[in-house]
Amino acid sequence: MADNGNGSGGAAHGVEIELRNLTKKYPGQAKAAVDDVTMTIPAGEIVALVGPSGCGKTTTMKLINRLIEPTSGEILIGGEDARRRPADILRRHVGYVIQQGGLFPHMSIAENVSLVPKMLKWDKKRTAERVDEMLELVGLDPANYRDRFPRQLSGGQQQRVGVARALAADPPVLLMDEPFGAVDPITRGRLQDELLRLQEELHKTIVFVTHDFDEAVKLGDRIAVLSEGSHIVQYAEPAEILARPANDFVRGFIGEGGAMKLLHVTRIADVDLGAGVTAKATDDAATVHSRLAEAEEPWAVVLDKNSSPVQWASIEDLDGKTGPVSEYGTPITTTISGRADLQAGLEALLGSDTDFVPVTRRRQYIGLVSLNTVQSAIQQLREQAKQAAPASVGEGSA
Ligand SMILES: Nc1ncnc2c1ncn2[C@@H]1O[C@H](COP(=O)(O)OP(=O)(O)OP(=O)(O)O)[C@@H](O)[C@H]1O
Repeated sequence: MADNGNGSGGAAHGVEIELRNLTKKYPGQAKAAVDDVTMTIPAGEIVALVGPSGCGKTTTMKLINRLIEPTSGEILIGGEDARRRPADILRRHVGYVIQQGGLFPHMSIAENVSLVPKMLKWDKKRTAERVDEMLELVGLDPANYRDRFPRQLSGGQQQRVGVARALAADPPVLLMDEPFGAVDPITRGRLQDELLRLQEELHKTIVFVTHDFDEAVKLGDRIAVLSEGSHIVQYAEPAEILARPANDFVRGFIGEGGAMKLLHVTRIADVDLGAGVTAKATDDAATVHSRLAEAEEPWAVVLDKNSSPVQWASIEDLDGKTGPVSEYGTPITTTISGRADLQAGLEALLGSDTDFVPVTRRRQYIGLVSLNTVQSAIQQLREQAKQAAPASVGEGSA
């Protein structure tokens, strides 16, 4: 397992987590809270666990963290048996964030963030530097916040401190149990964006429990939909679950507007875009006209010398004309980045007075998006999901 001392250089990247036939039966309970669960959480990914209240999500997290011991089964973290590691070493490798940050109210922010470093007996200077570094990482000015107490912070700020605390010892694994459940929707959206930004930098393995399917879609590289006993009903990438829910139980979680959510998880650059007819600004109008006629296309996209789309030139406008095509073009007012999702593409189309919107990558033209593009992309996603379906269901524990 990666064992990076303080993480002040490169942060420790995530490691794989493997649950093998994991079972937890609480004393006096007839049913197991976690019942023979087998799943692999790939290194460096965010896996969202969603499922109804009481289905065993928190118990699963506490098992990974060894806050509770399994009745049977194994947990491997970075290929090593978690049970064979002393609890304090494990704690250093697994950060834990709970609702409202789970901060100790009588401790200052700095004391809260330094809990694990202190447990690991870091010296004062290193600990203080790490606290400031972590507060900065989560967007809180250390000078302003380190000596405050949790009650003097907003819910969202407390949540950030919770993340800072979990990351203090640079663990490869982060467990987040409904961390954003108690904040308002706007703050929640912001915290989600920040987590994604952090993850781009840190590449931790993150297990994220949520009740909110939309949150799971936004954050999860994969989603595990769980039923009672933490049984895995479906475990797949968000697009696959949305395109092809395994059964009505999963459909119930997706809720209304599954197709719209599907648009949300698909990047425009990843679908088949129309190529369109393109022309250089200096191309001759008559030549472009004949290319349009041959391709049976009504419009050409005129590109500048950097290959950025700048004008539309219609077949009618070019009829009988000569000279540079740019003299007959009308400015392109709407373009969209290939990094945007299909929903943004659809919105751009609806707001545009053309039936096509040029798509760019680093400002350069890569194709056209149209209503047809969106429709066939959805069809294609459905087809792909159909082919991949058998692999998406829980590994032997569904
Ligand atoms: N300490 C305990 N002793 C006995 N039973 C428990 C204990 N903790 C949890 N349970 C039971 O185990 C089951 C799973 O609980 P768990 O908290 O893991 O569910 P959850 O999916 O996290 O629920 P929620 O979404 O409501 O937080 C529930 O039936 C719960 O009542």
